This record gives sequence, C-alpha cells and structure tokens, in this order.
Amino acid sequence: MHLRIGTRRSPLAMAQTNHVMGLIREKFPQAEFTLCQIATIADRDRVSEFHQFGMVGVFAVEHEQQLVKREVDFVVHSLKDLPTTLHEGLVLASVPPREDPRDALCGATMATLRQGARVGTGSLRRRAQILNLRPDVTVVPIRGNVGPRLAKIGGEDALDAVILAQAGLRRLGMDEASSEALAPSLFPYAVGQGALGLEARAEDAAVIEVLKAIECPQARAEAEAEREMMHALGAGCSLPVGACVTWQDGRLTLHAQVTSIEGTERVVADQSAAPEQARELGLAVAQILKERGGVAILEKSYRGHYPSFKSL
Ligand SMILES: NCc1[nH]cc(CCC(=O)O)c1CC(=O)O
Repeated sequence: MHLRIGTRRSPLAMAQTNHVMGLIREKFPQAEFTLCQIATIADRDRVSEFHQFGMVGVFAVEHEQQLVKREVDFVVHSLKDLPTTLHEGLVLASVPPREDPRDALCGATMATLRQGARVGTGSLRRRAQILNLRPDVTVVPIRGNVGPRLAKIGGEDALDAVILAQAGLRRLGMDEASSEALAPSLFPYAVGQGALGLEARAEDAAVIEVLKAIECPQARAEAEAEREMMHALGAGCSLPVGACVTWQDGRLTLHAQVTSIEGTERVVADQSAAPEQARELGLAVAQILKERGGVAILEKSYRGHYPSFKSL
C-alpha cells in the first residue's frame, strides 16, 4: 500500500505528519508514504490570525486542491485550521487520538504575569479571553511558527508572555516552554485544538478504511460536537469562540464561551449528550449561545473592529 500525503512544511506540520505515519505503520507495517509538501498562502504571506478573519480556512484551501487534483491521497491538518465546510467530494475521514487541547501561557503563569504585562498572540479568541481575565494586559499581535513566536518573549516587542497550544509544543518536544496550561473552564480552547483531521476524497474507500483504523472514537465525537457548534455560529477558527469538552459515564459535555473582542462581555453555555448525538449537542450549544446573545456580541464587536464587517 502506497499513500501520498499532503502536508505543510512548518516544523509542527511535519511533526504531525510523522506522527500520523507512525500510527498508520502500527496498523499497516507494509505501508509506504510519499510526502507532498506545499507552502500554503498562509505560510507565504505570513498572515497573522487576526488577518485571517474573513479568510477562514486559509491553511486548508491549497491542500484541498491537492486532493481534488488527485495529487495526494490524504492531507494531515491541525483540526482547528480545517474549515467546518469542506470542499465538495472531500470528507473528514479520521480523527486520531487528541493531544492536550489546552492553551499554554509561556513566559509567565497567570499568577506571575505582571500588571500591565505585554502578551503576544495572533488569535482573536486568545486575545479576547486573556483581556476578559486580565483587563490590565496589552495584547500584541504576533505571527509565524511556534519557535519564532516563543523567541519573541523578552525580545524587541518586550513581550512578557505568549499564548500557544500545549499540543503544538508537545508535538515539537518543547513542553518545557509552557509555564502554565490554562484551565479550560476559565480559558476554553479553540474548536478542534489538539486534534488532527485527516481529509480524503469521499470516493476513496480504500484510503478511508486505512485512515479509519487510526481514528479515536472519543476524539471524533468531540470534533463533531465542537465543529457543529462552530458551524452553526458561522464562526471560523480564529473567532473568539472557545470550547471545552468533558466526559462522564460515557456522556459528552460541551462547554462553550463567546467573548467580545475587547474581553468585556462573555456568554457561556453547556449541554451533555451521548457521543452518538455529538452533532445535535453542538447545535444545541450554539442555539443556547445565540439565545444568550453570543452572536450579537460578536457582531457588535466586529463592527467596532472591522468597519466593513457586515454580518457573521
Ligand atoms: N493556528 C496555528 C496552529 N494550528 C495548530 C496549532 C497547534 C496544534 C493544535 O492546536 O493542534 C497552531 C499553533 C498554536 O496555536 O499554538
């Protein structure tokens, strides 16, 4: 069996792709792989996540073209960068076991972060959530890969800390860079954070069968619930919507939070369901967030931030 994999070139993307190849080899020792690396628009233009507002899925578009043109058999995505609507004919074939989904504060802990600290992040969600918890901090937009972002602590921008994903640090073997894994009850993570999404052509039954063999049913249920909620809110990966999932007695609970861009307002919701009802769970949580004014605070804050913004 020979599989062609589409992957980005960044160290994190390569670590994730290597990880997936290892998982497949455990089940199919005879598997052979060819890597088809691309630099996506996102890599080339170094757009910060702030600027990705309105460009949902900037990481995924060119990969989907690789699949559609049959240049590759599947693509390894960070699930949080994969839009909730896939290109026609493509499917989320598999969600392997999820890595730690929490955000990491690097350079300081919440307790040691000084008054008026400068915190680097390019994510609107992280910005909104840190301002909600710590209105005294200044958020500095940063961009680039994990290593260069970490290197900005104490650098020319005089950053006290940066916020990154625990999962990315772990996959890069850089766990020690995390000063504190932020409690998801206070600082919910991005939809899909820490999970990988393997995208393939819907018609490729043989490829899908291989990818399904490394799926984690719990991670799949979490992904379905979180992504359905995001889809129902009409929000992309970089919008200030946070999630947190917990399991008890085989039931899945989805907690979600919408935070206004300046961090002044916050709406939360949570619901539980059996994992077979993960999508319905996501829809129900989105509905509650809407009823509680979650969409309204997003629209209001976007109009202040992006004058051309029309509606979510
Ligand atoms: N948007 C970039 C991105 N996409 C996935 C990860 C980390 C790995 C993951 O969340 O699975 C990161 C870096 C970060 O947020 O620190």
